[in-house]
Amino acid sequence: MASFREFSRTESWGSEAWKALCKVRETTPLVQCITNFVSMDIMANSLLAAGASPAMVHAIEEILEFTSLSSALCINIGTLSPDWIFSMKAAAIRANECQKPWVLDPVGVGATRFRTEKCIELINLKPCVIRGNASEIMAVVGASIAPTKGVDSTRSSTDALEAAKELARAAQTVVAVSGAVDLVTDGKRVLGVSNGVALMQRITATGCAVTALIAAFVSVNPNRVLESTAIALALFGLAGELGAEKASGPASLRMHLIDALHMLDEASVMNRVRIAQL
Ligand SMILES: Nc1ncnc2c1ncn2[C@@H]1O[C@H](COP(=O)(O)OP(=O)(O)OP(=O)(O)O)[C@@H](O)[C@H]1O
Ligand SMILES: Cc1ncsc1CCO
Ligand SMILES: [Mg+2]
Repeated sequence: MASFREFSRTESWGSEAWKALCKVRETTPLVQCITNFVSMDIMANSLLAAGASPAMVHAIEEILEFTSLSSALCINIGTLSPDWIFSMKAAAIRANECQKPWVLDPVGVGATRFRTEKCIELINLKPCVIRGNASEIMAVVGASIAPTKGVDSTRSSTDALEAAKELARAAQTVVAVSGAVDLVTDGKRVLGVSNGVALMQRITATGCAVTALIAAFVSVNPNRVLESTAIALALFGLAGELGAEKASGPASLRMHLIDALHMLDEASVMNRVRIAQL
């Protein structure tokens, strides 16, 4: 893998990230989330803290109207059940018809046949971004030699880079693998994001929350899907770093991370966003 030489040259990424955050704050994109029961609270609060507007809407009767109104859609299969699949697919199709970006979080894919099958069916509906942990991304492409045990990763993001590229090319989408260094690829280019703290893995659904932020950031810059995905990961990671300065464990980190996301200012974004083209 290429070196992380550009991590020190943060200026242009910092300024693009700050502009993107200002755009989210100014335009408050409405992000429809069809997500798991565990993540609903942290996802909605993370979207609000970043300046977006969350709505957890999943009844099939509401999809046609609501997805048309939304700026972006986030679909997460964490607590999958057969009746929700209809809503997920209908919303994905509606988002495509309305040219709204939709992103997929393949939580726990590979753990059971049902989950894997439904996840592949959703990928066939063309999400513009798929964000998962390393085990999940490897399971999607069937490349896993250490199958997904549950919702947490057993692999590092760098283990999953080749799988991520393969998936990005096959599904013609952007794939993000979260981890110590988040990797974002469209199958050709690879961006690395080195913001974040390891303790974020000890708070449930931080990955789910950042996937929803990706939806918000892509919606305000739809022609820069790869870059917007990296920026959302960097800002969430930076909020984790700032929050960790005040936290004493996972529960207080959750609170301080959300506060830090709300308080992000130009100086910290300009100086501390760490994105590099690898
Ligand atoms: N070792 C690490 N160091 C720094 N940041 C990390 C590390 N591991 C994960 N993160 C960050 O934590 C967040 C969640 O990533 P993670 O890979 O844990 O997602 P996930 O497994 O899908 O989580 P969940 O399913 O609980 O939502 C991301 O913003 C990621 O960048
Ligand atoms: C713990 C858990 N179980 C299903 S979804 C979820 C949230 C983290 O992915
Ligand atoms: Mg996850």
